[in-house]
Amino acid sequence: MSSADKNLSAFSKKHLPDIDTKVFAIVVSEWNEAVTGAMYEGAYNTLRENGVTKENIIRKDVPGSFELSLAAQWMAKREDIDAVICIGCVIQGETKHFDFICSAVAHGITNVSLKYDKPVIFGVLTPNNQQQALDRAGGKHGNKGDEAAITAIKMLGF
Ligand SMILES: Nc1c(NC[C@H](O)[C@H](O)[C@H](O)CO)[nH]c(=O)[nH]c1=O
Ligand SMILES: CC(=O)[C@@H](O)COP(=O)(O)O
Repeated sequence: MSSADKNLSAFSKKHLPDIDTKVFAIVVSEWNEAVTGAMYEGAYNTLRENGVTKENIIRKDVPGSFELSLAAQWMAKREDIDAVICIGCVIQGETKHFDFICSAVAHGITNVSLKYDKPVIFGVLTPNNQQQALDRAGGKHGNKGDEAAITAIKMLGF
């Protein structure tokens, strides 16, 4: 099912775990800041609405999505952090650079999650154009930032 078929920010709050004491890192790419900033707001607000305190949400910024993996590792290795949410937006350009970044960050984030045995969430948009990105960062297809935060919460209740 594609995002076009469903607002993926519509989720059930049933059976969410108690996360009042959990600490979340949110790592945000500066590329396409209009998009990643909206996604961050979605993730932050979703965590707060579900009981996470301001003090337990740690934001770190990186230059681009390619740097998300290393930053996620720096945060995941911290014993005081329970989950990491990675926020990025890689927009297709004229060359294959898009493919290399998307592949590297997807594999990198997965490896960090498995290495440190904790949720590291892939909140990275990989659209063909700016409009598709905006549609998924608070537009008609919801906010992937919300979705990433709920995913982190659900994984902590696994
Ligand atoms: N074109 C996009 C980039 N490019 C930058 C890379 O992520 C990386 O910072 C650079 O290759 C140096 O290592 N990053 C995005 O997040 N989104 C893009 O559309
Ligand atoms: C995904 C990218 O790095 C992209 O912005 C680069 O654009 P281009 O492939 O046209 O150089």
